[in-house]
Amino acid sequence: MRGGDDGNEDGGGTALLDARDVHVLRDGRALLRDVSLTVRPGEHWALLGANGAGKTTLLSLLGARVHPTHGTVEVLGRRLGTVDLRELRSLIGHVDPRHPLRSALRVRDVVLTGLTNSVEPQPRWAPTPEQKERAERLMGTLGLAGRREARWTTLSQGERGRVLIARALMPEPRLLLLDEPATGLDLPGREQLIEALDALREEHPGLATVLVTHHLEELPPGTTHALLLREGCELARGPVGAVLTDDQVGKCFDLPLVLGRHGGRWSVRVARRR
Ligand SMILES: Nc1ncnc2c1ncn2[C@@H]1O[C@H](COP(=O)(O)OP(=O)(O)OP(=O)(O)O)[C@@H](O)[C@H]1O
Repeated sequence: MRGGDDGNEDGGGTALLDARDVHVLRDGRALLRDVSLTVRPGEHWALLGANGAGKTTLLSLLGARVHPTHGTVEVLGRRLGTVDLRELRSLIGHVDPRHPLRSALRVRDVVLTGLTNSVEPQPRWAPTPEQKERAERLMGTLGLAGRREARWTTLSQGERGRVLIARALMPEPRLLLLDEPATGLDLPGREQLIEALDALREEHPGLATVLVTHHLEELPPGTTHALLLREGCELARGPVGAVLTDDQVGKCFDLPLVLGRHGGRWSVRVARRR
């Protein structure tokens, strides 16, 4: 599916992200080929594909971490290659599960480092009362109110993930990128994360998100659009109802699949061979 034919490109609202005909080549190999994606305020995209399909590579482009080899990427109206990537990055919430914090900071202080865009608190920097209040609100939305004084080193993986989402949201980004946020979570951890993401979407209706995952079960009910990647190419892109079909998701993972949807959540199983 190409730009303009998915019912998304000409919709209302200014695009927060606009990637067109993007290719990424590394060591002579195409990691992405001819991929396009437009994300508007209030849209919540799922980026799905098997291991090695190119999901993280695409998220790195959208997060202004790398340049495309061919094609164009506009983030918040600014084209990669013509502006300082660091400045652009500060406008995007990028939740990286490999956050390199090693010290025993308290949850509330980790959340506040989102404002200085640093791993550790900056010396001589102090938050304003409004910033502290925002941190409290976000911790509440993400189910961390009771853990605000807990130390980073003692947190469960699920708690860490939710702290990093609150941290990424501190500078009030219009765009939040999430790379496999449910990886390694147990069932309660995954469900808390999904609930928190949906609460976030309701509280911030203008926020757009792009979430990378292998698993349809991890998609929050508020997911509006999906892009399926296979071997660096896009298989389908558009509203979830049109994209998440047995046939298309089956091609994406190279398996005969049967999808289900209950209470807004997706399930998937391999179709029985006759
Ligand atoms: N810097 C690089 N140089 C060469 N190849 C790379 C580089 N980064 C990633 N790759 C390769 O590009 C392909 C796509 O990688 P990417 O991490 O984007 O996939 P993915 O869909 O996120 O995979 P996974 O689900 O396993 O995380 C993989 O085959 C990977 O080995």
